[in-house]
Formats: sequence, structure tokens, C-alpha cells
Amino acid sequence: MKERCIAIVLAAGQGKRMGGTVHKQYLDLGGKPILAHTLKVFEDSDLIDEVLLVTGADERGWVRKTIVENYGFRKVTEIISGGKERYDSVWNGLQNIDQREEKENTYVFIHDGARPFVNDVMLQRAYKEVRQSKACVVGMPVKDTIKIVNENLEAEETPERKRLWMVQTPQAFHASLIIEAYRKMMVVQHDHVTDDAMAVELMMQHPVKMVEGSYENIKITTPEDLRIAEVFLC
Ligand SMILES: Nc1ccn([C@@H]2O[C@H](COP(=O)(O)OP(=O)(O)OP(=O)(O)O)[C@@H](O)[C@H]2O)c(=O)n1
Ligand SMILES: C[C@](O)(CO)[C@H](O)COP(=O)(O)O
Repeated sequence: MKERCIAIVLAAGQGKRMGGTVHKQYLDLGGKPILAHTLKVFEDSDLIDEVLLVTGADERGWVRKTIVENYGFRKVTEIISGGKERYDSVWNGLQNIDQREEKENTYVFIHDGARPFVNDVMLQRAYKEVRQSKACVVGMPVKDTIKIVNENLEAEETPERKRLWMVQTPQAFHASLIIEAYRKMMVVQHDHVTDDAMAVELMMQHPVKMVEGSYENIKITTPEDLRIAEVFLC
């Protein structure tokens, strides 16, 4: 059976740290919504067969019209309702894949809709790695010294910097591995989970490899990120 690469693009967040009334993934960046920049990379990638787009339940119709149809994103096959937290939205996307026969030959690329500077080089690197090791995340070495602090903001520990990487998305997995990891994780305490690799690390005793992303592959989270994104666009 032919291999398939399915992207789950997450766009069901509320952008609380960004503030404002429009959810950040729909804000304008250089003349089009942030989410449209992100989806274009997946649409244009020869690697990606299909995109499952996860949005707010009440935004699905609007997103279909103004983003998917308007920009001609033909790889978007489903617009799925997201959940309260990021991991709920991922799980909703994964359950769609779980029902499919071709699951054993499928790789899943989970990506934040709010990271518009993903590119095909990263997708190709992640694909090469995930075919070998079944689980990988894109990231970059940290540039600053990182401190672990206590509740009084006193530095308690300084981890060795050369072992610290900032994790980005896409995060790529063999479909069965990530579905099983999430299935197990969703029935135990999981509210501290902030990325998909953690599900595999915690539930599957399976190593997750790091592959090189880019310092430009930022997640647009707070207002200053929008200004930085405008510079990256030039
Ligand atoms: N329940 C959620 C929460 C987040 N996301 C998506 O996951 C990505 C990364 O999340 P984050 O940057 O935290 O987005 P928000 O949750 O929107 O931001 P905030 O925490 O500031 O509200 C975003 O593309 C966001 O739309 C999602 O699909 N479903
Ligand atoms: C998955 C992620 O983008 C990796 O850096 C990040 O952990 C998402 O965190 P958020 O709190 O949902 O922004």
C-alpha cells in the first residue's frame, strides 16, 4: 500500500495571549490571514497528500469559505471541530485518521496553524527522519541561558545549554504510534502536556528525534510576534 502523509493543522485556539477580538490565526499578515500562509506551505508540498484542518466548531463554515475555498486549498479534505485545549484539538484530528484502513502506511505531521514560516525543507527533513525513527520534532538549539526557578523566582538550576532545544512544529509521527500515545494519554492526567512529542515520551517509551527547524519558524503568540513576522515576510 502506498505511503500517505497527512497534516493536522491546528487552528482552534482563542489567541488569549495575543488579545483582541479576532483569533490570531485569522489576523492579517502581509495581505492574507496567518492561517492561509501556513496552509499554502502544505498545499504546495509534494510530500503532503492531505490536510485535516482543526478549527473552532462555530468557525468551520466561515473558514471553509474565506480561507479554504477562497485560497483554493484543495488538499484540505476535512474541517474538524477542535477542543478546549491544544491536545483536545490534536486528538480530534487523530481520531479521524484512526478510522482509516491505510493507518499502517501513514505519517502524521502535526502543525500549529499559528506558525506560518514552516517550509518544505523542514517538512522534507521531518519526513526523512520519521520514516526511520517513527517520531520526530522540528526545533532549534536555544541561544540564551535557561534557568529553572522556584515559586519566589529564585534560580534553582541552570541546565547545560548545549542539551536544550526549543521545540517547534511540525511534529511528525507514524500514525499508529501517535494515535496509541494519545489514546493512552487522554485517559490519564495530561493537563501539563504542551506538545505532541510529550505524548510519545510519556506513554510509549519510544525516542523522539530532533530535526533542525529554523529560528524564523516562530509561533505567533503575543503582539510583538506579529511585528517580527512582518519583518520575516519582507
Ligand atoms: N484548543 C486549542 C488550542 C490551540 N490550538 C492551536 O494550537 C496552536 C498553538 O497554540 P497556541 O499558540 O497556544 O494558540 P492559542 O491557544 O490560540 O493561544 P493562547 O494560549 O494565547 O490562547 C495554534 O495554532 C492554535 O490555534 C488548537 O487548535 N486548539
Ligand atoms: C507545540 C508547541 O508549538 C511547541 O513549541 C507549543 O508547545 C505549543 O504550546 P502552546 O501553549 O499551545 O502555545
